[in-house]
Amino acid sequence: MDISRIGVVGAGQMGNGIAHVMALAGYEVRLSDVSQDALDKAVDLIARNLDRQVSRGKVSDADRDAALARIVTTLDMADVGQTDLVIEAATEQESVKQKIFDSLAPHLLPNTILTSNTSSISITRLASRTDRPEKFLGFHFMNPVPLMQLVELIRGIATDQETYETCMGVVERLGKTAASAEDFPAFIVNRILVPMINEAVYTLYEGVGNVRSIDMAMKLGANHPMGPLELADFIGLDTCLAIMNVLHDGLADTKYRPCPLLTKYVEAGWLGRKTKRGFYDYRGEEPVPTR
Ligand SMILES: CC(=O)CC(=O)SCCNC(=O)CCNC(=O)[C@H](O)C(C)(C)COP(=O)(O)OP(=O)(O)OC[C@H]1O[C@@H](n2cnc3c(N)ncnc32)[C@H](O)[C@@H]1OP(=O)(O)O
Ligand SMILES: NC(=O)C1=CN([C@@H]2O[C@H](COP(=O)(O)OP(=O)(O)OC[C@H]3O[C@@H](n4cnc5c(N)ncnc54)[C@H](OP(=O)(O)O)[C@@H]3O)[C@@H](O)[C@H]2O)C=CC1
Repeated sequence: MDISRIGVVGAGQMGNGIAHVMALAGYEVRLSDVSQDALDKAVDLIARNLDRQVSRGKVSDADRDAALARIVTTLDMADVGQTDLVIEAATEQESVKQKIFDSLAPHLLPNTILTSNTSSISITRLASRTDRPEKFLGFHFMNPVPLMQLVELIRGIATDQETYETCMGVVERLGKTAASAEDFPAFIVNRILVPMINEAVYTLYEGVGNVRSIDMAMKLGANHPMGPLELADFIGLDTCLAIMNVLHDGLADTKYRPCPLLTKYVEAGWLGRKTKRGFYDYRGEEPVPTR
C-alpha cells in the first residue's frame, strides 16, 4: 500500500521528532495534540532542530523549508483520521491511547493503518479495541528520533503481513533500520534498557553512589553515551515509571519492581528535562544533581 499522508497524535518530544523525520522524507504530516499551544511549540522545536541540521550541513535550506511546509497542525481528529497511516505518540497511559483510537474511529479511511509509538503497552490489546486489529502495528521510534537509527516494529497477534511490510517500507524510506519484536511487555529495547535505569535508581536510593558518580561510572566504565540517570531524565521519569509498571504487571516478577525513589520523583512532578527537574535540576546554566 502507498503511504503519502501521515497523521501523528501527540506533539511531545517523540511526536515532534516523528513529524520532523517524516516530513524530511517527503511525507505529508498532520500533527495533532490537545492544545494549539502545544502544537505551536512543537513546530518551533522542529524548525530549530532542522536549523541545527542545516548549520551542520546535514540538510539543505530548500529541504528544510520543504519539510516545514509539509507539516500542518490540527486539533480536529477528522484531519488525522483521513490519512494513510496514523502514528499515536501521546502520553504512555493505556487509557489515553485508547481514547485517542476511539475518537479516531469514525474518521478513518477503510485502509488507514493504525500504529502506536508506545514504549511498553500491549499492541494486541490496543489493537483489539479498534475496528481493524489486522491493520494495527507497534511503530516504536527511539529518542531523539532524528538521530537514532532504530525503529522497533511490533506485530500484534492479528497484524497482517501487508501492514507490517507497508510500515517496513516507511522505515526504509526514512533511512532507518527496523528490528522486529514480539508483542510482550516493553518489547526488546525497553525490556533491557529500562530495568537497567531502574537499577541505577536503586543504586542511588541505597546510597551506593550519588547522581554524578553513577552517571560517570556508566559513561566512563561502560562507554554509554549518557549516564542512566541523565538518560532517565531525557526519556521522562513518568515514561520510565510507566514502563516499569507494565513490566511488573505484565511479567509478574518482583525483579521489575519500580524503585520507590523513581515513584517519588514522579509524584513530585519532577519528570526530568521536560519539567526542568528530575535527577538533575535544569533551571540554571548547567544541570545540577538533585541528590
Ligand atoms: C524510552 C523508549 O521507549 C525508547 C528510547 O528511546 S530509549 C532512549 C534511547 N536513546 C538513547 O539511549 C540516547 C543516548 N544518548 C546518545 O546517544 C547521545 O547522547 C545523543 C545522540 C542523544 C546526543 O549525542 P551528543 O553527541 O552528546 O549530542 P550533540 O553533540 O548535541 O549532537 C550530536 C548531533 O546530533 C544533532 N542533534 C542533536 N539533537 C538533535 C535533534 N533533536 N534533531 C536533530 N539533530 C539533533 C546535533 O546537531 C549534532 O549533529 P552533528 O553530529 O552533525 O554535530
Ligand atoms: N520519551 C522517550 O524517550 C520515548 C517515548 N516513547 C513513547 O512515545 C509516547 C510519547 O512520549 P513522549 O513524547 O516522551 O511524551 P511527552 O510527555 O513529551 O508528550 C506526550 C504528548 O502527548 C500529549 N497528549 C496527552 N494526551 C493527549 C491526547 N488525548 N491527545 C493528543 N495528545 C495528547 C501531551 O500533551 P500534554 O502535555 O498537554 O498532556 C504531550 O504533548 C509514549 O507512548 C512514550 O512511551 C517512545 C520512545 C521513546
